[in-house]
Amino acid sequence: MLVLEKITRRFGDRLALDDVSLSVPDGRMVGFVGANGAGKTTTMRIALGVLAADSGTVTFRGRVPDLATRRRFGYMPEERGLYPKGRLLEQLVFLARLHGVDRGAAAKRGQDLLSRLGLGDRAQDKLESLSLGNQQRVQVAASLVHDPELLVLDEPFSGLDPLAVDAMADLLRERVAAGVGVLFSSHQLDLVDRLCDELVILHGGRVVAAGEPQELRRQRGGSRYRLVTDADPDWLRDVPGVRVVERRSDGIVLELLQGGDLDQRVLAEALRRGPVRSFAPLLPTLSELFQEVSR
Ligand SMILES: Nc1ncnc2c1ncn2[C@@H]1O[C@H](COP(=O)(O)OP(=O)(O)OP(=O)(O)O)[C@@H](O)[C@H]1O
Repeated sequence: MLVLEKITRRFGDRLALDDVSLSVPDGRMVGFVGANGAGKTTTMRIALGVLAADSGTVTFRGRVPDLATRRRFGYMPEERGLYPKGRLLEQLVFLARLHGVDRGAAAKRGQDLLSRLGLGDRAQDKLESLSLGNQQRVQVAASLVHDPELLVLDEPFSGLDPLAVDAMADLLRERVAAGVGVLFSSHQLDLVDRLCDELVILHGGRVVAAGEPQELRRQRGGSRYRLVTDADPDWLRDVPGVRVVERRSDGIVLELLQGGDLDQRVLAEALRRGPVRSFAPLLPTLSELFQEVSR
């Protein structure tokens, strides 16, 4: 497990990170979200030891990571790191060698990764001859080529088409199943929602929400319900304690302004008036949750 505890970092007068604590357990995929400038990249750089914190600690499996441990991390930096004029496989082999992998294993793994990402026949091409999305795939391959024990990926999915997203997600899920912890940042909230086991939301350099997405939603949901009925739902407007939020093509959204058994009473009345196809609490989407905690 990677653990960041009470990390603070200033750039001049600007407090970029304010008491940030988060953890990335082995075998878990942790999504890292926050508005532009929230501090995600700074946090990742500190986690990797590329940047120093002003205060706070970083540990991996209970210890402050030394150079040898950090060589077993995989990092995809925001500024990307590959050489535009270098050939794909050559660069991957070079990077793996830097991390202590022998040449034969590096070549095999590099070729495998390129194939998995749909670039198997481009291994001898120069990076700059690829489209931006394909260059992005190679950047991810570069972070994986030495079979790291921890992955820290700064926006690995940006600019990828849906097929590449799926290929990448499969690849990462495989690593997670093998026990690797993954921390990845993204602005694509639907994707984060689909992929992550845990979520950390950063706002203005502070962690404003952390946990399993479903659990976070449940905590903040509560009073909204969606009713799907064949009957005319106009009667709901006159029920005390019920506010009709909106009528959507997939049902009517209600807010129950009182607790107790109001939900049961609404359901009973709805059933009395006609067939009810569905009646269930409506949890906020990740995007709604994000907006709520980022205000
Ligand atoms: N080297 C630096 N010098 C000065 N300020 C910096 C430096 N690096 C980051 N900052 C500031 O720290 C804050 C956090 O930036 P950071 O890049 O970590 O945010 P981010 O969440 O990754 O944003 P984005 O989603 O736009 O990539 C910002 O206000 C940024 O301007």
